[in-house]
Amino acid sequence: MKIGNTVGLVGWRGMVGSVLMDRMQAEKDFELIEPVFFSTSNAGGPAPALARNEKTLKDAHDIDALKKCDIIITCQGGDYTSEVFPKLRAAGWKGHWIDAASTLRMNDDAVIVLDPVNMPVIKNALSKGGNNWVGGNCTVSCMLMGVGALYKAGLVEWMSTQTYQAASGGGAQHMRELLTQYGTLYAEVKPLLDDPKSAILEIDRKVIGRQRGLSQDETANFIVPLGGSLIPWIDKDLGDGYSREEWKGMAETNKIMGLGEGFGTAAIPVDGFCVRVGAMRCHSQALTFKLKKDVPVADIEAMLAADNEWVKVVPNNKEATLADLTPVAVTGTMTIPVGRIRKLAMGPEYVGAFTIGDQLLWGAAEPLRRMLRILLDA
Ligand SMILES: NC(=O)C1=CN([C@@H]2O[C@H](COP(=O)(O)OP(=O)(O)OC[C@H]3O[C@@H](n4cnc5c(N)ncnc54)[C@H](OP(=O)(O)O)[C@@H]3O)[C@@H](O)[C@H]2O)C=CC1
Ligand SMILES: N[C@@H](CC(=O)OP(=O)(O)O)C(=O)O
Repeated sequence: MKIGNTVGLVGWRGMVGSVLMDRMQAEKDFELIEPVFFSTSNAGGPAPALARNEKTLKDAHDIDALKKCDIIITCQGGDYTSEVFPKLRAAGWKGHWIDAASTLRMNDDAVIVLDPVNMPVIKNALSKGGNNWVGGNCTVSCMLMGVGALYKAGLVEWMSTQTYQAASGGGAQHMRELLTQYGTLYAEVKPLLDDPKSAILEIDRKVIGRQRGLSQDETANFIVPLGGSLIPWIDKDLGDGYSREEWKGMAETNKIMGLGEGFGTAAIPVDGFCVRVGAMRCHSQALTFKLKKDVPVADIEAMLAADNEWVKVVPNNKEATLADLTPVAVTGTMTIPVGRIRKLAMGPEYVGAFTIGDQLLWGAAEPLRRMLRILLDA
């Protein structure tokens, strides 16, 4: 039976939601749906200009109003999902729930959606009546958009990933805090920078003094300074030496690929460290693969390049790397560059690569709107 096109939109004015709205407009998704805009803070207020027939914001906690939707897309966050989703299902709602938050991701009845990588997993769940669709962790989604081909080909024995994650992963306030910290540090040494004869170690001493002296207000979001520094811990402390972000690497990669216990197969080990750096909205990753056999670099490059229309293999030289393999080059684009591809000194099965993705696009909004299209086309 065709799925209806009344689509509830929750969290549309947040950072992820705004990127989603932009992409939905760019891809003309609104021409295919009857949107109903919800709010947790302004029910009864005017819906955005994108609204068609329903011009008033509905209360995002009103289960009866939500129940009228065939599909709900939420970028409102995990607390909202935890509160509303169980009530909605308990009230008998059978519609499709598409969610950016991690809350439901590892539930048996939820699929982590990244269709260029796992369309068979999505189609299989859809054919069995699946109706819970959750976007993956941004780092994992961007990584698999780049190198998913190696997993699809069954070539990966294990993978180690070292991440360089942008401030945006924490949310809008984190991005603001990073920039404010940079500004504060600059202001601290501007007179010295303006004087070409000033001593660099004096500048350095003043910067570290200011960083260490940042107030609680100035580090409210990251807890410690990020501007001019880095933080090798993202998300919760699981108490076993892992950060939750690191745990997601293996758990989500395998679930997306349809591998591991839940699918009756052995999971592929994925492990490494997740690090917050002072980038704005692109997550970068240095990857080490142990492949199951020796595959020539040219074959690996060809396999990656042919996998999907967004991946772009960057030649492993300095000029191409500086031009195409930086967060600044990638921000705001759908391109997923994969570069620095070469064999490693450990042996012919060991391959290194470096990949980058805009964590608000492929890392958050894009898999959700593509899932909406899959449902509308079903
Ligand atoms: N940040 C990220 O990189 C990623 C986030 N996610 C998920 O998406 C969720 C939402 O993240 P994110 O978009 O960063 O959250 P935001 O804080 O930007 O937005 C969440 C909600 O906050 C409310 N809000 C309050 N004040 C404002 C304001 N000044 N401007 C805009 N919205 C405001 C809005 O709800 P209302 O309109 O109802 O008032 C909005 O929908 C996360 O909790 C997470 O679960 C997933 C992947 C990546
Ligand atoms: N944890 C990610 C952002 C995020 O929202 O991840 P998740 O969707 O897995 O909670 C980061 O900080 O970069």
